[in-house]
Amino acid sequence: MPRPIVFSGPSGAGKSTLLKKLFKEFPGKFGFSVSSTTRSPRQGEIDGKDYNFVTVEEFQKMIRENKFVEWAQFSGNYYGTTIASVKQVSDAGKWCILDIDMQGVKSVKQTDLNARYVFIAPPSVNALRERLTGRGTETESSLAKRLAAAAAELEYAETGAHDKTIVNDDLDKAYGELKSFVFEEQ
Ligand SMILES: Nc1ncnc2c1ncn2[C@@H]1O[C@H](COP(=O)(O)OP(=O)(O)OP(=O)(O)O)[C@@H](O)[C@H]1O
Repeated sequence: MPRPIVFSGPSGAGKSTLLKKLFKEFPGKFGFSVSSTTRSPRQGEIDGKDYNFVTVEEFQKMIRENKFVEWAQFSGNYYGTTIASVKQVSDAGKWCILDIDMQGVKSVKQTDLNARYVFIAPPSVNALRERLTGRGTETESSLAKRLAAAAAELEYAETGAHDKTIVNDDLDKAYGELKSFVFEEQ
């Protein structure tokens, strides 16, 4: 059974960029788990495919029963990734990718998911600031928040919590390193 691969690293380090390349080169090989949420389905959304739609009571019960790898509340709704949803991807023969923060990494480490951990690091904090500014998605306060979180992520990476650290300086070089890591052991 393919082992889940956990991506983490500061916001703006390039996780989405690298994952997009990987999914494009190997279509159908990798998968994301289906998240659970208490928000109502939007038109066209399918239960079990887009999200697992559950009630607040169910979600809270699942939290108590430690069913989640990670969960959070955004604008009044709960969202989370269950251990079962990660296993479902592996059961289907796909390599499950998780893109999560350090709290999520710590939490996955406490499960029996037997994941592999790759940390995507920026070449420097200044480069990170420039990328986040260049992406055009941040306000001054969200930028400050992300940079503060980045410091904690980098500190956590220094404890050796990950199997591999990839510095995303030159994108093609980083992508090459990522492919070596992803395919070396499965
Ligand atoms: N090697 C690179 N060199 C220069 N710019 C890059 C590189 N990799 C990614 N970028 C750019 O940096 C910005 C942040 O990248 P991306 O959105 O992939 O980060 P992320 O880690 O997925 O962030 P988040 O966690 O916020 O989703 C994007 O504008 C992207 O185009």
